[in-house]
Amino acid sequence: MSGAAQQEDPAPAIELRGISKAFGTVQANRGIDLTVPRGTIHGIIGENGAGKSTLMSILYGFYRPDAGQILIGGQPVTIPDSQSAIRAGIGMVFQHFKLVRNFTVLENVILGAEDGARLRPSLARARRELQRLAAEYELLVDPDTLIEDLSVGHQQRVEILKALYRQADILILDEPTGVLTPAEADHLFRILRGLRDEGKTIILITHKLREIMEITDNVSVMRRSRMVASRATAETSTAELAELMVGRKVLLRVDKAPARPGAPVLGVRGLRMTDATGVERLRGIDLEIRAGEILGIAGVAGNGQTQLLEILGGYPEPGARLSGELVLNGQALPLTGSDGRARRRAGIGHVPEDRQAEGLIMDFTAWENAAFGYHDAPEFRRGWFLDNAAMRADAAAKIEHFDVRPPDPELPAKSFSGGNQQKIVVAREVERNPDLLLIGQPTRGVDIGAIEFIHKRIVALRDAGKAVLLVSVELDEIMALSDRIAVMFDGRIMGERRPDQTTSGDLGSLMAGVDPASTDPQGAMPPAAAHPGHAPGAGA
Ligand SMILES: Nc1ncnc2c1ncn2[C@@H]1O[C@H](COP(=O)(O)OP(=O)(O)OP(=O)(O)O)[C@@H](O)[C@H]1O
Repeated sequence: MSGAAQQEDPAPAIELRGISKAFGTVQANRGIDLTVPRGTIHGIIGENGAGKSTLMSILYGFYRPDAGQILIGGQPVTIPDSQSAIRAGIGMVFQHFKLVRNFTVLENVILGAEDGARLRPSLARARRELQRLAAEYELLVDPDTLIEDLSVGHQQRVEILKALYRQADILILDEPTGVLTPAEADHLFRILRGLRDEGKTIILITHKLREIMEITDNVSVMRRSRMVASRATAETSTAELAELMVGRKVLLRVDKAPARPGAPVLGVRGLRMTDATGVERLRGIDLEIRAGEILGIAGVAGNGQTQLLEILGGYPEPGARLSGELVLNGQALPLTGSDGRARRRAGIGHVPEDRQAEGLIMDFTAWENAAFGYHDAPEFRRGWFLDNAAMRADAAAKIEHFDVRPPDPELPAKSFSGGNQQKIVVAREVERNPDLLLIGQPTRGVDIGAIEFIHKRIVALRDAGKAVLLVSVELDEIMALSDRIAVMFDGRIMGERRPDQTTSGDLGSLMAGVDPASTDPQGAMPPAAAHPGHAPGAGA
């Protein structure tokens, strides 16, 4: 902890007093007090829907609190909008970046920070300032690259640079490592420590207790809209934090017996896919998954996993060209011309990686979403008509089983917190006991209590003799759940490992396109131009 800055200026960087906020009947924040000393990294943790994002959105001027007071550096302030937050020295890095994809890095950094009339003359100065900041904070990015050509790790650097360019003294990061490789996350933490050590104040929202223990000075715990505890990180443990968050002891590992694989459920042979722009995304995938086993696909986001899941789920990208063969339970499965509903009828459940874009219709209610894709199931029909009452009852049962909060099937999907949206999608697909479950990033943004529950459900499905294809960028999750691990790199399977016969370092090498077991590691490297937007391992 950097106590020096604190002693010189005793006023905390941030002080929240009695902050409350309701959305309709949902009380998201209730009388929240929070003190964040200057020059510290402060973790905020809590279950899905506990109210963390709401609290930070209040601090960043997205929402007005119904009650309470905000003090910045000891001075009471009102923050009616994000421009005011920026003026108060607050910067925020969102989970979903707010960058303009077809603008360059430099354009994004100066956007909104400069008066349009003065833009031209100041461009050279802005570039120099950006380059100075990038060098000083090890956030190297080319100012003239388009955002859409950057890896997610580099896009995040641009978000941080944007905040620093606006002279933020307080930086809020909402689940910043969800999209990063382990090496990128380490790099981010080095940068955050550097910022802290020069007196900046950082608030980190995360579900990963390992990160809290590694990088924060203090941590505050939210539960059901209240702040229930604050601790100096050095004086607590992951077990205590988990219990404070969830209100009970949480198993922090997956308990499972060895797999007993049966007959092949899915066969993938020579699968190739070229997208509408002519880039080959899958370059000949061969896979087999048997009944009663979990095949984990590890890899840095953007190496073809998304395309593989989409094709298997029956939703290939528009304009994609496909070739190869799919076999499900001994029957040929058409590559195209079969949509998600047909796949579901054939016994394939699908939790897409991007729940908001593909898993849910955000304006529809939870009960409509909980039946999405299964409207033709016999239990949801009464003759020719849809049986809404049956769908509502089914959704209510799933919501209760998965502890979705608030437990109200009539709310639109968009009113649930990210983790609770994810639970709705997972409940819909897993509870149908599909022969093959395709599951992408199952616990992204999900709290530890719910991770424990979702992991148990995936293992139970396997133990019931079903096949699971798990795609995750979380190596811990892949290692804990998979019976076999295939690593994807640049549209190919780089190698396959058993979890008890590999290490995160070995998998990390494969994820970067290097096979430590091969005598010709360079032979596996792709042509550099193939994936300009997804430089694997970028940022390390
Ligand atoms: N715009 C909104 N309209 C209606 N309800 C909302 C809105 N934003 C949040 N809520 C509700 O407020 C509560 C707190 O949500 P919030 O997003 O702050 O939780 P969170 O702790 O950040 O959760 P997660 O870890 O899942 O992101 C939830 O019950 C959520 O459903």
